[in-house]
Amino acid sequence: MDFRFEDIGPAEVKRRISAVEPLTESVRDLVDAVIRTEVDDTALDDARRQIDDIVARLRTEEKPGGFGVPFTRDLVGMPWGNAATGVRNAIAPPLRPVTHAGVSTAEVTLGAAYEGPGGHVHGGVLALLLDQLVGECASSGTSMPHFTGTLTVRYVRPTKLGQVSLRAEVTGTQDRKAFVSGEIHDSEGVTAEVEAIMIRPKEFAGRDEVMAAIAEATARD
Ligand SMILES: CCCCCCCCCCCCCC(=O)SCCNC(=O)CCNC(=O)[C@H](O)C(C)(C)COP(=O)(O)OP(=O)(O)OC[C@H]1O[C@@H](n2cnc3c(N)ncnc32)[C@H](O)[C@@H]1OP(=O)(O)O
Repeated sequence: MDFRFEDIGPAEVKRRISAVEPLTESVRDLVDAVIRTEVDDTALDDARRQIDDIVARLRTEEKPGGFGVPFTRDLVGMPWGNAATGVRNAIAPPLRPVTHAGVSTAEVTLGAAYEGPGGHVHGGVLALLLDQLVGECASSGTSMPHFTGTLTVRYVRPTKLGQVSLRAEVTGTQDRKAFVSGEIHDSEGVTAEVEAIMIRPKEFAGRDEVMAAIAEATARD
């Protein structure tokens, strides 16, 4: 697992997010524009050349592999490459879950980049978002990371592209397992339901063990 510590405080976390997030948002807009544009072939080729120049500039300094999940010493995670939530990831819609009293919720707009059946959201995208939300719900409730053991999605009816709401709730726990139920709504009601078994890995017995596992991974880097 690519965990590590970074010795930074909340102000530096905020500065780094505000430096990169506008770029991520522009790239997300670019993805949408490439899908929907009707400009001619010359304009497409010109756009490609300009984008290739920007990519080459960004790659002059880059990390190997993925972004990983750095943690501050206060155990604030920075999963900025995450496929559902990452502030550096233009593929992420992005989902911004909020957890309160054991219930996680999120509102997100799914545009042209998330299409499966015409005009509707891809089922894999819905599963991705539900997976993230049930993970956050199980992990935030216990302040311990939980991984997905089993995720069962029932697609009730097609989900229209546009704004959707998600909700998840822990319905029970047993040793290292948390059972989580959730759903997605579009403007006309529930479109998908999820049942998940989330599991706290055995090496994470408590906060001290999480700190020790991250410290060990940091030392290995
Ligand atoms: C720092 C705090 C905040 C952090 C916030 C972070 C937010 C994170 C948000 C992330 C969101 C993104 C989320 C993601 O994308 S998570 C990424 C997708 N998931 C994975 O990659 C998980 C891969 N699998 C594993 O790592 C292991 O198999 C796990 C850890 C799951 C279990 O391996 P472990 O060695 O621990 O298991 P055990 O053999 O001791 O069994 C223990 C119990 O569990 C039961 N069982 C076992 N497997 C399954 C299964 N597949 N379904 C149902 N039940 C299962 C088993 O019967 C037993 O029950 P019982 O017999 O005792 O009753």
